[in-house]
Amino acid sequence: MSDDSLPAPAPTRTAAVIPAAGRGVRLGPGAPKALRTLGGTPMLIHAVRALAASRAVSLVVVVAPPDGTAEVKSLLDAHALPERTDFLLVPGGESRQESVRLGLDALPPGYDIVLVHDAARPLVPVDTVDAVIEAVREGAPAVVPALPLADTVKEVEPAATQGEPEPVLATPERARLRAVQTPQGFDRATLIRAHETVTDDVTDDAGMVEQLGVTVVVVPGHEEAFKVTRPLDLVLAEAVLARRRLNDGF
Ligand SMILES: Nc1ccn([C@@H]2O[C@H](COP(=O)(O)OP(=O)(O)OP(=O)(O)O)[C@@H](O)[C@H]2O)c(=O)n1
Ligand SMILES: C[C@](O)(CO)[C@H](O)COP(=O)(O)O
Repeated sequence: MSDDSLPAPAPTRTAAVIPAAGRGVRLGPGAPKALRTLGGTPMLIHAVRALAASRAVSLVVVVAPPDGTAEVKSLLDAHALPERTDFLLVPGGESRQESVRLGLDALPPGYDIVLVHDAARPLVPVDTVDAVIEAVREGAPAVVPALPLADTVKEVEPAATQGEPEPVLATPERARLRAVQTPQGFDRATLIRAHETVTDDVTDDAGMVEQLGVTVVVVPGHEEAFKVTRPLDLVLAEAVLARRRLNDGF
């Protein structure tokens, strides 16, 4: 039988799960972090637009704060989003890991590649999203975008009381360290197996896949894919957004 007579392989379809159900304790009091605004628009909407900007992403599953699903639905309805992308909304859980699992449970069949992206990384460029998808398409079961570290890192013996001096145990070789970002990309079956297998609470999906003994690979991340975690991150995010708007002329 010639190759021409074989049925064409089914096209790979990519879905993105966006966990957005965290409170944002480190950011300080206020609305759930994903609903706080950046340049007047909720962080979650920025994150959804960033993922949907990839032409490869055909479904976005938003995992909302359990007491905020109605509000998130109104936000998704009220903001312009690409028409070629489908959206699903599910209530989240107590931990990031549980929220991701609830998002995975809602995934319909037919999506072989799954991205997991923090709503708290609203400014990730589409090129980073596409680079992660491309690496999974090329055969890596788990892909993380990451950056080299700017600072020297020390391993310490954590102090029993906050503020006490901490003895340094080691100085890891910085050239071998990377700071991990999202979206992380997975072969769907591998990610589901990780969530079914790993029982300890891990905030990093790639770390769960590592526990299966599956190789995770790193592709270059982007400085603007940083996570809004503490108040200063919000100041930086506003500045990055303002610069983008200036460059785009609106
Ligand atoms: N129960 C949870 C906890 C976190 N997340 C999501 O996981 C992402 C990364 O988490 P992080 O930045 O640590 O957010 P929070 O847990 O909200 O932050 P904090 O630890 O400061 O409360 C965020 O988009 C957050 O909304 C989630 O969906 N469900
Ligand atoms: C998944 C993650 O964004 C990778 O950097 C991170 O692990 C999220 O949670 P954390 O609580 O800030 O570690």
